[in-house]
Amino acid sequence: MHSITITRPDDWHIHLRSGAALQHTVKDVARQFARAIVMPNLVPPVTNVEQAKSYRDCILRYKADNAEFEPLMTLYLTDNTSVEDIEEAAQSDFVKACKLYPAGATTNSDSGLTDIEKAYPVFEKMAELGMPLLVHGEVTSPEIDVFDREKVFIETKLRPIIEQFPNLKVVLEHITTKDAVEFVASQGPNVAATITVHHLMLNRNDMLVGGIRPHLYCLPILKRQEHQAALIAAATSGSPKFFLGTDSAPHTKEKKETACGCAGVYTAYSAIELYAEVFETHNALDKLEAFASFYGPDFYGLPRNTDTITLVKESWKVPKKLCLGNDTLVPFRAGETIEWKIRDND
Ligand SMILES: NC(=O)N[C@@H](CC(=O)O)C(=O)O
Ligand SMILES: [Zn+2]
Ligand SMILES: [Zn+2]
Repeated sequence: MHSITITRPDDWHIHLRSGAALQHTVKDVARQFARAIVMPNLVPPVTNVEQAKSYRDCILRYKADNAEFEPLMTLYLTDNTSVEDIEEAAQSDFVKACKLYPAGATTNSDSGLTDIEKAYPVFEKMAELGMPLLVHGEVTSPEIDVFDREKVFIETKLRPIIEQFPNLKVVLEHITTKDAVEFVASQGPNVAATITVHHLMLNRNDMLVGGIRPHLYCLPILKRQEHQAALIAAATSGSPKFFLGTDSAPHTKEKKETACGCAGVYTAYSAIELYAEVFETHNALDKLEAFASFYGPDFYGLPRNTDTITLVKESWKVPKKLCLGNDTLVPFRAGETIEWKIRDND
C-alpha cells in the first residue's frame, strides 16, 4: 500500500472556540498535529496573558491524557493593548504571537484595531522582543469590493508596517491571492504566510456555480482560479515562507445554513489528509513534510517535532455531520471520500 511517513505536523492557525465546542475541536486537532497556534477571537477576546492562560488551561482539559498536544496561545490586539501587555506575553512561555484583526474584518473582530498606526508602539515592542505579528489581511472600507480586500490591505496597511518595522516577524494569515504570494515572496525572511487547505482546493466557482454553498463561505473569501493556482504553486514551491495553517473555523450548521451565514470552514476533522491529497494531485508529495512540519517551527524559532505520522493511501468517508457541543457541525467534505488516512497506530 502506498504510504508516506512525515515528521508530525503543526497547525499554525486554528480556531478551537470555547466551552463545549472544545470537546470536539481539541480532539480533532490533536489527532493530527503536535501543536497549533490558537486564534484569540473568542467572545470576549483573549487580550492578555491571564486570559490566554485560562483559555489554555481549558483547552488542555479536553486533551486526552495520552495525547501530546500543545496549544500555542495568541493575544488579540485591541486599541487598548499596551506595550506592557506585550512584555508580559513575551515573558510567558505559552503566548507565541499577537493577532491583528482590523475591526470588523471577520468573525468576532469587533474589538480589533480601528486605526492600525495607533498600534505602532506595540509593534515596535513586538519587533524588539521577537514576538510575531499575525495578520488578518483585509481592509474593511465599505467601498472596497470584498474580492479586493486582501490586495488593498497589502498595499495600504501591510507594506507600511513592514517598512516601518523591518525586523518585525509578520505572518500574513490564510492568504488567498496571487498578490499576497508575490508580496510575501518579495519580502525578507521575517515575512511569511499560512495557506489553508480549502484555499488550495477551491476557487469561487466551487462556492457559487450551480447553487450557493454556504459551508464554503469563509474570509478572506475564495477567489478566482488564477489565485488558487498561485497558492498551489507557493505551497508546493519548497519556499520556507509558506507553511500550513488550516484556519479551521467551526460554526454551527444553523449559523451556516441561514439567510446571513457566518464565515468559516471546518477542516480540522481531516486537515492533514486533505493537504496530502492536494500535494499528491500536484505531484508534490515530497514537499508536504517541509510545508506541514518544518517551515512553521523554523519561522517561529521553535524546535521541529521529533515524532512522525504515517499517511496511507486509503479512502474513507467524512461523516455528514459532527457534534459541536450540543449543536451540529457540517465538516468540510461532509459525506464525501478522502483518499488519504492517518494510520491509527502511529
Ligand atoms: N476564516 C473565517 O472565515 N472565519 C474565522 C475568522 C478568521 O480567521 O478570519 C472564524 O473565526 O470563524
Ligand atoms: Zn482571519
Ligand atoms: Zn482564522
